[in-house]
Amino acid sequence: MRIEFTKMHGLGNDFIVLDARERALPPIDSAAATALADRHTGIGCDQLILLEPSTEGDFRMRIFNADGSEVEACGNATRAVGLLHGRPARIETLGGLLHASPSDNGISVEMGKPRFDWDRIPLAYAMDTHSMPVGWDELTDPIAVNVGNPHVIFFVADPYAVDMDRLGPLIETDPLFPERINVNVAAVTARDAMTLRVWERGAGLTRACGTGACATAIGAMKRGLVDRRVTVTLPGGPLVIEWREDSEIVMTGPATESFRGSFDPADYGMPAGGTGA
Ligand SMILES: N[C@H](CCC[C@H](N)C(=O)O)C(=O)O
Repeated sequence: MRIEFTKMHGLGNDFIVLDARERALPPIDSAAATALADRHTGIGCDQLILLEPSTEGDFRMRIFNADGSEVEACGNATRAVGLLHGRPARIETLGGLLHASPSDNGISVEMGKPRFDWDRIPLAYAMDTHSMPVGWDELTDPIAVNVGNPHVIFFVADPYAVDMDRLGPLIETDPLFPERINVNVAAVTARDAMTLRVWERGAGLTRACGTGACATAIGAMKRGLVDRRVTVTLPGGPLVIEWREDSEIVMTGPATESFRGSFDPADYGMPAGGTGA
């Protein structure tokens, strides 16, 4: 039995979407996710997205990073599955129930409310997450925000001058972050504009990170650097982030279906039959 997939991306953050809402799939585990994500042997993606039936919402979205880790949130993928659904959707995730809906500028997603307490990021010990007394070389004085998944944000003059290939993994795996961390380096260019690069937990440097854009925008708003609606421009393009008065984060941006295909699960170490994991 071959398994069908849809290749999608959000500003170049690319995904393989497997749809088990109507028909069970063989168990998807971290090994299968890693094999499918491998750009050398597989179809290649940053995250594997698995859609399943849900009792809480219209469907459940599970997110596996390229290293196989299953995580709580993925902003770009949430817009992608919102596009696939074609109408407003209530999406159950490990990070909470999200609402995605088509809008004039792509797909808008209510990403939930940010969390700032050290044990909600989480950090390994108590610390002021608003201005953290820690640093890695030129990256100092970060702010930490959880938007369903954990992010640390550094404000710098030029994000493209930062050696993310060296500092990204160093910070991602620092013992200060017991669940690891997504690493954001951003520059504020106006009261309503920022540029951002993200080293993603479990995926590395990506062309865009929706939750990174949300966390970075909120961090800048908390520090009074930008207004409550800001355009965050990543290497793959812009996202508009608004922090509503009710504390809900709203992210709006494009989502794209690239192509559809199928693969033989045996090629990826997956059993042929069985039900979803
Ligand atoms: N690497 C992230 C998950 C994917 C986030 C990113 N692709 C997005 O669009 O939000 C994590 O481990 O929390």
